[in-house]
Amino acid sequence: METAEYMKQSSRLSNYGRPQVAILDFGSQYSHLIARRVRELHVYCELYSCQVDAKELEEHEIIAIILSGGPNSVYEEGAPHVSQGVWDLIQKNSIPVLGICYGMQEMAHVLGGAVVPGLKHEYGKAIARRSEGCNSVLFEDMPEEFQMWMSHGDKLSKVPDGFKPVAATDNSEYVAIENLETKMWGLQFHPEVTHSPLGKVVLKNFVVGVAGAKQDWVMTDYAQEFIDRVVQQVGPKGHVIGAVSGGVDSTVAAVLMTRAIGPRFHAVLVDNGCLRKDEATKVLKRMKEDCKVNLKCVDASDRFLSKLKGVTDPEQKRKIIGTTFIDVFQEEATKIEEEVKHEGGSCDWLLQGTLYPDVIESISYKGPSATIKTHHNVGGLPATMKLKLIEPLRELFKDEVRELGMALGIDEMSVWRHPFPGPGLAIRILGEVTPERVKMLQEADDIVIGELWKSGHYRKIGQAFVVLLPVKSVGVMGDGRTYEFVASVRCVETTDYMTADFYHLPYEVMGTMSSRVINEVRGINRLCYDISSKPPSTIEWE
Ligand SMILES: Nc1ncnc2c1ncn2[C@@H]1O[C@H](COP(=O)(O)OP(=O)(O)OP(=O)(O)O)[C@@H](O)[C@H]1O
Ligand SMILES: O=c1[nH]c(=O)c2[nH+]cn([C@@H]3O[C@H](COP(=O)(O)O)[C@@H](O)[C@H]3O)c2[nH]1
Ligand SMILES: NC(=O)CC[C@H](N)C(=O)O
Ligand SMILES: [Mg+2]
Repeated sequence: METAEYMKQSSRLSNYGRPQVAILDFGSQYSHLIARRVRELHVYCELYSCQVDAKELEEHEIIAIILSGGPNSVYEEGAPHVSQGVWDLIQKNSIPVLGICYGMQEMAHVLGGAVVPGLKHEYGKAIARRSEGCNSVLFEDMPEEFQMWMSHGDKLSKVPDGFKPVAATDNSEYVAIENLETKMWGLQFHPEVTHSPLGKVVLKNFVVGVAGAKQDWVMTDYAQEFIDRVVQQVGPKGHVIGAVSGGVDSTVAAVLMTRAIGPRFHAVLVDNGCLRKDEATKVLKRMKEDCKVNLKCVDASDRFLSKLKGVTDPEQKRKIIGTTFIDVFQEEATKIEEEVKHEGGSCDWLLQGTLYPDVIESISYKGPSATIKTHHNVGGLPATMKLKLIEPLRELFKDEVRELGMALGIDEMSVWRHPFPGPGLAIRILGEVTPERVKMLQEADDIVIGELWKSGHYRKIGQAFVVLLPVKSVGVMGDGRTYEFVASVRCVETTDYMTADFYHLPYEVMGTMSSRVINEVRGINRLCYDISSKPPSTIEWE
């Protein structure tokens, strides 16, 4: 599905009547972090494409705008720019603006300053010095010198009229600029990253100090706003089908939906033949007993596995799985419709537990960022899909969803489960997916996860799994030669799944895993441990 179509289809949680900070995304890797930092201040904010229409912004009470960084250079042909309509809106409503890196360069470019390629690129830590006698509101409660994190190659060579520099580094004269009259500020550094220790203070000074935001937004507001809105959106006779895997995201989404429309919500777990060992049975039980969600399991394993036959390309696997998932949901929705037709009911909506990282990595969402892999529930959706999407968590990160899950009183087992991707073991079996390989991987995965629980490491790890490689190696068992598959264990530490490092699992635990997998799983005779971080690798292998 094309980005524009997905955006039209997917209904996100949008605040109604609540003042908000709008972040216009130029495709920086850190745009989401700006959003998080603002939410951590208990201020509501939303991300928009940098090319958002003024009309869309006008539907909300925008109290401040932040322009993110981005990979382009403002002076290049084809570089993204804020529309004239938005600049007019800013002027008309006197909205305070903060430009960060590319965002500041964009302000300078448009408002009569100049941006040029710098002779020296600055990546990493830098010491910013406030200009002499500077008492900029942005730097209130800040020392004269402070460490900030930089990532840029271009720089301002001239500030626009009406602006004055308020901080510099040894390399850049214009590291922070200010125009009090038009309420505009620009920063060459990134206050949103943790390597800018006082960045939070700068953002607070802008959002609370300058824009006057009230710090009264909390995560549970998300829940109530969603419930109120969805009741209206779906109407009194509408039914919703839910894609529910039992993972934390879809569990939280399903609990919200159940609270909103009760029995008109129909949760469906699809067994795609690539689930973990006994997964479907365990999830059905947990959802019914602990979460009070009415869940049905549809066994479509033969259908998925036959479509995956002979397919080895990771992106193709993801797309096949995405499309087949939707076919199944579409068929189930038709069945529901048949049942509720007599009372004037219909089933036009599909609930998914999509998160922000699924979206950002799949398609160029709010800004011009690169596609890393097609998440089955976003870029893998077919263009012919008739169901409209409801995705309450689309603006959130995993740790925020967990916070929301805890606030909703969902049990700890569901909230702290490691994520399991929708395409499941299909993207952990490199090369062709066959029923025999699925079985082999299910057994190995069960042993490894079991050992992590036993040794007390499960909760300290962000995600753990086994990957089956399409490579065979020679071994010796008993007195005979074996020639069997190689598998690799992957355990990562991460909070938001956007970056990750390999987990330092003690050798003894690795040793137990290795001897159990090799002895107990027929077909695997070698086990490795993956020591890559993300970036430059990703968490899943495909
Ligand atoms: N087997 C499945 N049956 C039904 N829906 C699924 C299945 N697998 C994934 N989905 C849908 O795809 C969405 C994205 O999957 P994803 O794995 O990212 O989230 P999750 O399963 O809810 O949580 P987690 O990331 O913790 O596993 C889910 O929220 C759910 O809506
Ligand atoms: O539901 C999902 N559908 C997908 O297509 C998909 N691909 C990756 N993931 C999960 O996303 C997180 C980041 O994974 P990567 O570092 O491999 O991109 C990790 O938690 C992955 O398990 C997916 N989840
Ligand atoms: N991080 C950024 O926003 C970089 C902006 C621009 N591409 C530069 O190199 O200066
Ligand atoms: Mg999952």
